[in-house]
Amino acid sequence: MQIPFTKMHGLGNNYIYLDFFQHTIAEEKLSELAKTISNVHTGIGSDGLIIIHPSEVADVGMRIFNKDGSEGQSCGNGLRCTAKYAYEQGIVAEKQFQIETKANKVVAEVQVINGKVDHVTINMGKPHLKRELIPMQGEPKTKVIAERFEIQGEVLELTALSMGNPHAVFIVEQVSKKQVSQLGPLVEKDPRFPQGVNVEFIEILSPNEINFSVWERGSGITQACGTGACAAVVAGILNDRLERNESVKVHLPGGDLDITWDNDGDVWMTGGAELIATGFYEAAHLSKV
Ligand SMILES: N[C@@H](CCC[C@H](N)C(=O)O)C(=O)O
Repeated sequence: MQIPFTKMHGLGNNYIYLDFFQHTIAEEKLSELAKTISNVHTGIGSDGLIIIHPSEVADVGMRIFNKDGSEGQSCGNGLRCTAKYAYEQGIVAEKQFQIETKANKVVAEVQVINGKVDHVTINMGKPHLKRELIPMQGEPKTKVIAERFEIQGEVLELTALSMGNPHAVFIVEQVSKKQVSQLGPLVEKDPRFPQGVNVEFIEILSPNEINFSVWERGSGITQACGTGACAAVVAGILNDRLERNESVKVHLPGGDLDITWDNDGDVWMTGGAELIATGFYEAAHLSKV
């Protein structure tokens, strides 16, 4: 069987997208498919798999599977690409529409240039700050802001929150690749986070600008993480280092995002979405995992 796919990226955070409006795959195959298709040597190569599907509660639905086959609850870069796909394929007719994820329902608005979606703005909803909602071990109703976090002899300051998916944000003097690759996998699997965690290191450049690097739960180092950028800005504001209700420029390895945490509590994300390729994946590979 051949599976039609589209590969897209948001700031280098690249996924294989399957359009379930056209062609569906059995539920029990999805995790395995995510692993096989993401493999850079024997698959197409990607940070994971995203399913665009009909929704009963929104105009379109999106599910995200990481490279290791685990399912995440949301994906900021995936949402912008899903919005681009849904608009350009005529799944939606309006420029503003709703997308359902496992975490919540968000509102997307596409900016179109010459018939193609260039930028997408998404109201990502409200962050969850209580420990029980991240989830993270400890007193369930408390928040995790600038908390001492010791790992492998290193003492860091942790701010943790959920953007529908869990994030551990560390504000550091200088973001270093070594720190991300060494501490990222340890924090991701730390038992204090019972469902694992996405790990972000950020450097504050000004009240409206940060540098950002990420180790993603289930996928490792990626060029960008949209929910991570939202979490990073919320964390910076909670630590009184960034401005609330103003746009913060986030420099990610793959490019820039503009993030605002407004006074109503909603987090807004604006950034690009790009088509890479379309084609057919040979499903015979599935049995060779
Ligand atoms: N790259 C994404 C997040 C994908 C899911 C994440 N790894 C998780 O398991 O929560 C983004 O752009 O937000």
